[in-house]
Amino acid sequence: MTAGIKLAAALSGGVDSSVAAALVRQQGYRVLGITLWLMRGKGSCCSDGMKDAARVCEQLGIAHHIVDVREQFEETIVDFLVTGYQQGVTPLPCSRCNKELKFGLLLDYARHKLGIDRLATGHYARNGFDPETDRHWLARAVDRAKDQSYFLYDLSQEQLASAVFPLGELTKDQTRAIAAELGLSVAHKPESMDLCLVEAAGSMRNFLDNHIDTRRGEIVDTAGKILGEHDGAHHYTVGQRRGLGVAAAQPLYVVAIDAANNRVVVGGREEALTHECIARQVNWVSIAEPTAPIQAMVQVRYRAQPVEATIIPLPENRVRIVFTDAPQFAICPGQAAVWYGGDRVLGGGIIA
Ligand SMILES: Nc1ncnc2c1ncn2[C@@H]1O[C@H](COP(=O)(O)OP(=O)(O)OP(=O)(O)O)[C@@H](O)[C@H]1O
Repeated sequence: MTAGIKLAAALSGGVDSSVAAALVRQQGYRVLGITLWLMRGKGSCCSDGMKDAARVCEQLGIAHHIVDVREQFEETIVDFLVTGYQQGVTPLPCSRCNKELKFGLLLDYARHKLGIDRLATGHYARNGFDPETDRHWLARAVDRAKDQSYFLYDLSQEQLASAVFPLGELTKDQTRAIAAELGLSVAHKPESMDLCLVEAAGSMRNFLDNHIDTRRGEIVDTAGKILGEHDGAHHYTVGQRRGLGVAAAQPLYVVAIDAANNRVVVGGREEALTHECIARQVNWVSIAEPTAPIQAMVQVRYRAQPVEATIIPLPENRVRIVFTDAPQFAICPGQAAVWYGGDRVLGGGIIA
């Protein structure tokens, strides 16, 4: 089935994508490696990453291409992240990077420059085609601790049709064992712990401070009473408890960022609870947009526990999500809500 089919492997220089490339090669695809040059710096995806990726390609005996997308990364990811924080939301850059850069620019490059339209990545997720629904589906990886389906919810049907996820059935331990067995130079490379651009800057705070002028402002309660002063609203995220510097009888959490007034709004835990929210820019994945409400398990952050909800389709590509089991704590505008039926990603959107 796969013999002779040309495929590009997206290589970051990390162990996951290296093993993914090795596996598709074993499966009989004609593989070449592509690395996106995203930014300067020491992050695993940049200069070191490019060298490591080149070395792995040499070991696997496949060609390696580097595509310089630094400008597009700046426009599509860095500006998006900075603008989001300036507007008081917490954006989700990884999902955008998957859609616009990896399954966008990289896949376009493979298609138009190299005549290849399959793309393998080291994401932990599974996909396939269901003739009954006539749709490409996306599902959680077998290794729940590594599952990255949340970050892939925004892929179009066409992008999913091109995607190959060789690690979907493996655990991370099995991936490492394969890397060691094959003697890949990156077998013992440590895991990246954070967003690539945050690693490059040292911390999210440093990254944001490099791009956003710090303006002091007020910390207020939900009734508008001034409780203290903050050192830049972009340093705060909804749900945050530590580092508020406000003395109070009960624990206080950030419940909203009021960017227009440069205020951080804090409240008790119950004030950070939400019974429902709206998601916009919705992408339906494993099922077509339903005409009536559906029940699903929703995840409102990457590491959040999925919870029961009713998803009510609305006009203009939006849905209302009603949490049917219990209200949710610290729903963060800008993050994705992704709803599942069993292991399958039914759809997702950006929390408004
Ligand atoms: N700079 C890049 N160029 C090409 N592909 C990339 C790049 N960065 C990431 N990818 C692809 O996206 C996948 C997921 O990226 P992520 O940053 O989550 O990496 P990861 O899970 O740490 O994997 P790895 O161990 O391969 O770095 C990678 O496995 C790889 O296929």
